[in-house]
Amino acid sequence: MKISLIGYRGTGKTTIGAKLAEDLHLGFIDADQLLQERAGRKISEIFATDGEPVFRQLEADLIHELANSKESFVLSTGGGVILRPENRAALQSAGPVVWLKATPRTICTRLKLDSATAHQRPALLAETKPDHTPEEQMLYEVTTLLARREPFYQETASFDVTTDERDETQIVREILEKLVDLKIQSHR
Ligand SMILES: Nc1ncnc2c1ncn2[C@@H]1O[C@H](COP(=O)(O)OP(=O)(O)O)[C@@H](O)[C@H]1O
Ligand SMILES: O=C(O)C1=C[C@@H](OP(=O)(O)O)[C@@H](O)[C@H](O)C1
Ligand SMILES: [Mg+2]
Repeated sequence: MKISLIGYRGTGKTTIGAKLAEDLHLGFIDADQLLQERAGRKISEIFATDGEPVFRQLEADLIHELANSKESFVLSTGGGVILRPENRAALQSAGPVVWLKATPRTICTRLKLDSATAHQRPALLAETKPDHTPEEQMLYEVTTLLARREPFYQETASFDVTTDERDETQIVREILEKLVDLKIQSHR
């Protein structure tokens, strides 16, 4: 069984996944980190050199492999994993799927503070607004993509957890409570 974390960039999938795994005494895999290790390149380099479709194929192959492995672990995914129907199905078949939510403002604040952002996280929208400041452009990208992706997160998730103005401990506690509820419901 895998417990997968999905959600937009900066909602805390990598951070919360590691803590959740620790609390549950389970292994932890961050799909993006494993993909980068195997490729020997940062995701931003893969995007820049080969383009997004090549990254999405590497991502889909890895999700397929991980979802079908026999091990139990917590799996943090990349924000765009829900774009492909085969990824959504693979994650659902592997176990509970937790959707971490945050508002566009929270996401932008976190990404601005995150040192990994500049090196690792490629810009995802080709469309740029010439009259926008970098901050406005980022908020525009996050708001636009979040609206587009929300139905897919919703469709894939077993439940969601809001992360705005909450620390790791509170978020992990709510995930654990909801996992228990899910188990109780499945036994009814
Ligand atoms: N609940 C939280 N409150 C404040 N900052 C957070 C929280 N969760 C994550 N962060 C910070 O936000 C940034 C992005 O987190 P990360 O776990 O990499 O998100 P994701 O994997 O979803 O992109 C990191 O700098 C992280 O420390
Ligand atoms: O939202 C996306 O499409 C992406 C999110 C990133 O992962 P995080 O959500 O961990 O930042 C990473 O997979 C890649 O840059 C694409
Ligand atoms: Mg991550």
